[in-house]
Amino acid sequence: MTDQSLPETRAPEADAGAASDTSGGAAREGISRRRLLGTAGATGLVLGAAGGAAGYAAAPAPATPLTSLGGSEAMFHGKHQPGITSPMQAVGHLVAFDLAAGAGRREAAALLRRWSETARRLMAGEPAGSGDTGVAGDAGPSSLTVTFGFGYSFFGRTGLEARRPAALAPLPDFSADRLDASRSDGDLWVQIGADDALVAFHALRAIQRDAGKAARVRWQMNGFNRSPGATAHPMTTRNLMGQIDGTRNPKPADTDFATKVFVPQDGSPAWMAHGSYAVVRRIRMLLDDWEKLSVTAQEHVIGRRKSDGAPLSGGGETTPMDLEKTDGSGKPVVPINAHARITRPDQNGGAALLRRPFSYHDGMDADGTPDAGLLFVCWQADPLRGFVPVQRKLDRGDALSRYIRHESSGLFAVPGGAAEGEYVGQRLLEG
Ligand SMILES: C=CC1=C(C)c2cc3[nH]c(cc4nc(cc5[nH]c(cc1n2)c(C)c5CCC(=O)O)C(CCC(=O)O)=C4C)c(C)c3C=C
Ligand SMILES: [Fe+2]
Repeated sequence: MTDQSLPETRAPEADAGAASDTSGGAAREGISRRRLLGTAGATGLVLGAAGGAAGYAAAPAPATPLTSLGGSEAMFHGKHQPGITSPMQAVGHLVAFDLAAGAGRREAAALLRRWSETARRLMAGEPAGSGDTGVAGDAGPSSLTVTFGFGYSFFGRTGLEARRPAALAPLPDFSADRLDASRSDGDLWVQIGADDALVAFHALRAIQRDAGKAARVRWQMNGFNRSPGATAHPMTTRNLMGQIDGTRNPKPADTDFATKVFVPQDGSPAWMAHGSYAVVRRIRMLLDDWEKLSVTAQEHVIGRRKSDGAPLSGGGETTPMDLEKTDGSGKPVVPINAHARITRPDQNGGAALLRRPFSYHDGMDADGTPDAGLLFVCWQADPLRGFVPVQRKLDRGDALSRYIRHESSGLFAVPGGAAEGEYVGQRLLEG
């Protein structure tokens, strides 16, 4: 397999010289520029569309006119699957499937082959195939990514227990968990992200239709992020509590980024080389309680300023947090149980993870409380060196825990990217 970690950027002639992408990360993340489809295509509008909701996985890119959104294309083939280091998109669908009764390894292999071909086509802005619904007919690829993962139960269903990664062992129970089993886990997991809602829905529907009789939807969650170009300048996105969220994510340019996020080439099991593990948690925000707090109180819960995300010890968003700094009475200015203090790798034996969430809002409960929060998705080379130690710490005494509730959970092995002509998971299913 050739190293496809640096896919060629597709820059149409009309865009040459116009793409003022200062991120330097677009090609690295597998994002290319693509001529806009339809009437907007010829005017050189495709400028830095990879900016996405900057602040999580990608370096900021220049602010872009919304009209360029459709032209941005992420690469399906590559060393890693798309949707991990790709810039966060405006719309997301997370879906878990269970294999149907009687479906085993053969049916699963055929399904992954179908899904991979559909994902490849749609990410390139092509129709899904002969039965295309036409929903995204006039849109460009809009940074669509489709990412596939395997849950613990998949291996039992397909007789592949011997190949189940040790890292996929069920997550431990946490005392604050209030998990709904029907919205947790699953044999297969698909993450869809796009900067256009119709493009994302179109992909979701194609993936559901491809499942045919082989698998059925176990649960589905729909999320969103800020749309690229919505702010005057690229900035880290905000969550539904209003906080700037994503500042201290590992950056692809960090020397140890790959070690933290991806299974190494010679990692175990071999079929997971260049893959990653996704922890998915539906975390409800108790917004009625949160919004009653003063801004100062909210800032003490997190340990950072609400306006600009700067640490309470001073400076700007990216200024290192001074954990030792005290106020006049000798109290730490960043409270001991502040969320951004206790989640730091240096407070957790080096544990690190790449957060790439979507916000969600599923309406109101009967009692009038909003069902809204974070579809927390984090990526790591090993959950025991990422999510688990950090969540253990949070479970013991995070100031934020009074204002959130973990309602569902999943852990998925996401294999490396498919080479040209391969499908995702082929090395597991045919190796
Ligand atoms: C187990 C891991 C984590 C969960 C669950 C989690 C939930 C959660 N976080 C916020 C808001 C913020 N988190 C911030 C930082 C931060 N959070 C985690 C981990 C989990 N968060 C880490 C590893 C970090 C970075 C720590 C560091 O390296 O310094 C911040 C501060 C800004 C930032 O760095 O992103 C905010 C804000 C919410 C609302 C939430 C659940 C709903
Ligand atoms: Fe956090």
